[in-house]
Amino acid sequence: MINWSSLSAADKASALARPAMADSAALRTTVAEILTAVESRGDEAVLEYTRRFDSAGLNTLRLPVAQRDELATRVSPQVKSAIKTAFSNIKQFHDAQYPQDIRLTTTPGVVCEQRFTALEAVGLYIPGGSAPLPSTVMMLGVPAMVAGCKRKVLCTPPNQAQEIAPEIAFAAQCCGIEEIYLCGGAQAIAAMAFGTQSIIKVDKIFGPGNSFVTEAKQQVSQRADGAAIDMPAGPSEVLVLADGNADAQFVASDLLSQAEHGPDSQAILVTDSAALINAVKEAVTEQLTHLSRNSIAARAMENARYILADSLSEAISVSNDYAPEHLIVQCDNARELLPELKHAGSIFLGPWSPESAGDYASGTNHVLPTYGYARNYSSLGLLDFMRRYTIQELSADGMRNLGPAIMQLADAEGLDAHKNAVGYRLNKLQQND
Ligand SMILES: NC(=O)c1ccc[n+]([C@@H]2O[C@H](COP(=O)([O-])OP(=O)(O)OC[C@H]3O[C@@H](n4cnc5c(N)ncnc54)[C@H](O)[C@@H]3O)[C@@H](O)[C@H]2O)c1
Ligand SMILES: N[C@H](CO)Cc1c[nH]c[nH+]1
Ligand SMILES: [Zn+2]
Repeated sequence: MINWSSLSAADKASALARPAMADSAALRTTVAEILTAVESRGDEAVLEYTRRFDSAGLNTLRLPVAQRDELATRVSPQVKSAIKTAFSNIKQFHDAQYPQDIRLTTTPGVVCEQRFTALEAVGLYIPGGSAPLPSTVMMLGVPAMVAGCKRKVLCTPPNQAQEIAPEIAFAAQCCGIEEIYLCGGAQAIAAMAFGTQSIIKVDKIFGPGNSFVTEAKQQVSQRADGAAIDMPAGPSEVLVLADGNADAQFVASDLLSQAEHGPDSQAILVTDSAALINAVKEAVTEQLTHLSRNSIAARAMENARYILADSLSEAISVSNDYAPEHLIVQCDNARELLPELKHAGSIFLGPWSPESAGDYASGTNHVLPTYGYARNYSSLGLLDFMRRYTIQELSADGMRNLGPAIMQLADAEGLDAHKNAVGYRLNKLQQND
């Protein structure tokens, strides 16, 4: 248990530090080598890396639509029904985000417009190393579908049978994703960013992944001939903000549900109740024994923090400093605290809102900024799959009304050609008047 008010500023910073990233210099080099290989040798390099890391016997990258559909038939009716429930909620929430165009007359005769258009080709990365994630297919596929993106390219690592999980195939079918490639890691990101013989380059790449995927996304986004990316994201994290009335079993299960993602996941409890911390620790120990991925979760819980604050407002400021990907608020008056909760990717209010709800089926998107980026990045939404652009149209009256101000400004900046572009028009209007 960490007694927050007794810590120095330096100790507070180290208590909230994220788990160390993999050796970043080595990681950068490994990923750069993979990107270069894919750029120069295309499919051949993608296949080579995929055979090495994921599926030894693979000899073709494309998963035909007929095979997607055959795999989808293997999903049980119960799981299909759950995927459909989640799909419907995620679609409703993203449909509601559809933006309104704007058309405004700023000065008589001067019309300004803002319009939205779907990105044409999007790359959807679905992690597959440690667990196949059909939920992530929906979190990326549904907004791409609602936005109206023409090409939806899905890349995911194949298993040893040179296939993907049937649940991923079914979720892809629900989202109308027909271009599926059997590759993962940095090689899949490179293929989508630069293009290969069989994978045509995309405009923007979305999705979570391990450190190789994340580093590859960063590198391709920094190149003019690469692709845009959704957001920088790292290992998953959760912070539970609780008061003394929180249910210790609920809190423990929320911490563990994030911990089971990977040994580098981070789980933090901040509360003003020492009794709750003790009860949660006991519940974590007990619940861990029943988890199928208990060794992964146990390793992540070695980095867990149990922070005791002097008051709820101190607890809130700890959460704001940390800027968690997920913030679960298990306090009596959870909703009333909202105005004070400044930085979080997604907020879960009250005892009946576990992170699992947002991870799978409530409708919100589970692709969220980690590593403190919740301070300056948003959770994934429909607008990330669109581009906004503006239009303007001046009538002759608009030119008469606004022209003199434009000429003054061009004069002030010493840009004669700009001034002339207005001056010639005003002269012509004067001749015609
Ligand atoms: N932030 C979010 O929204 C969110 C959502 C879901 C999952 N996640 C995270 O995504 C991650 C998924 O990771 P994963 O590993 O299970 O799957 P993954 O698909 O991201 O990575 C698997 C790939 O890693 C590559 N790889 C493995 N070892 C390598 C090596 N030594 N050198 C080069 N490449 C190598 C391989 O190409 C393999 O295909 C987890 O950390 C999870 O927490 C985050
Ligand atoms: N918690 C993950 C995002 O950090 C999303 C996820 C997928 N499946 C289960 N959970
Ligand atoms: Zn999760």
